[in-house]
Amino acid sequence: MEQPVIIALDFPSWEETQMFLRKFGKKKLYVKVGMELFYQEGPAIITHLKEMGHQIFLDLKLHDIPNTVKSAMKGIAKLGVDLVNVHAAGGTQMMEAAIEGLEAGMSAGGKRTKCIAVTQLTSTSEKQMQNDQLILSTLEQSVLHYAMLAKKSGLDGVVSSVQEASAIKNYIKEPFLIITPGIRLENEAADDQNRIATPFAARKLGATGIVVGRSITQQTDPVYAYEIIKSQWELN
Ligand SMILES: O=c1ccn([C@@H]2O[C@H](COP(=O)(O)O)[C@@H](O)[C@H]2O)c(=O)[nH]1
Repeated sequence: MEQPVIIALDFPSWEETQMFLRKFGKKKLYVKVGMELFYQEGPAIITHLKEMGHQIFLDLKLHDIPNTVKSAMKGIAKLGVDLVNVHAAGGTQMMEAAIEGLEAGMSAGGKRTKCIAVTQLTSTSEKQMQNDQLILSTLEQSVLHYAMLAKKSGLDGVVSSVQEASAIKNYIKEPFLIITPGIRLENEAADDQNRIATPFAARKLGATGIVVGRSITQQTDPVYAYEIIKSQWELN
């Protein structure tokens, strides 16, 4: 999938995940496995999802010393997922180590798992960033700085909100993934997200993929919700 709608499988177990996925029949999806599901089910969840033919973003947001991240990524590479991530705040050495680990763990003749960096979480507002992280720039400047560090470190793209997507696109210019969570339809509750946008705005402003959780998973008809979101995303 070139410009995917990635469904965040934020469920506590494989049973609940299966119940959700069954609603989609044989449809091949791009799904995201985050901390909640992975910490309960472990690598077996990836095997199940791969057997079903889904593409997978393993969203574990690694952030540790370079050696630890390199070793962890070497193991993750063997899972055969399509996309993984780190926190850009871990720094350039850590991001370079992530790529080294993915290269070391890839199978002979295979291709390296794509890796993107979380810039500023979509739950963070500019004020929170300035107060909690003592970053005194604007939120956009911080995101652009992290995006440039990710590019320099050899990463394939970033996670940001839609609000920074066009600035990243103009700043980096070369092909670079801009994956944006914080997606909501008009009039939907933001929940714990601070920087939200519609699928339509995301595509228009330069996102290359969107991550959608509750706006699909918590709906009475998730398949219908997915189709509505996908059609908005594909409108531009
Ligand atoms: O900055 C970030 C990075 C990751 N996420 C993840 O995306 C989904 C969003 O879920 P919603 O229910 O659509 O809000 C969730 O799994 C987060 O862990 C993010 O929201 N923001």
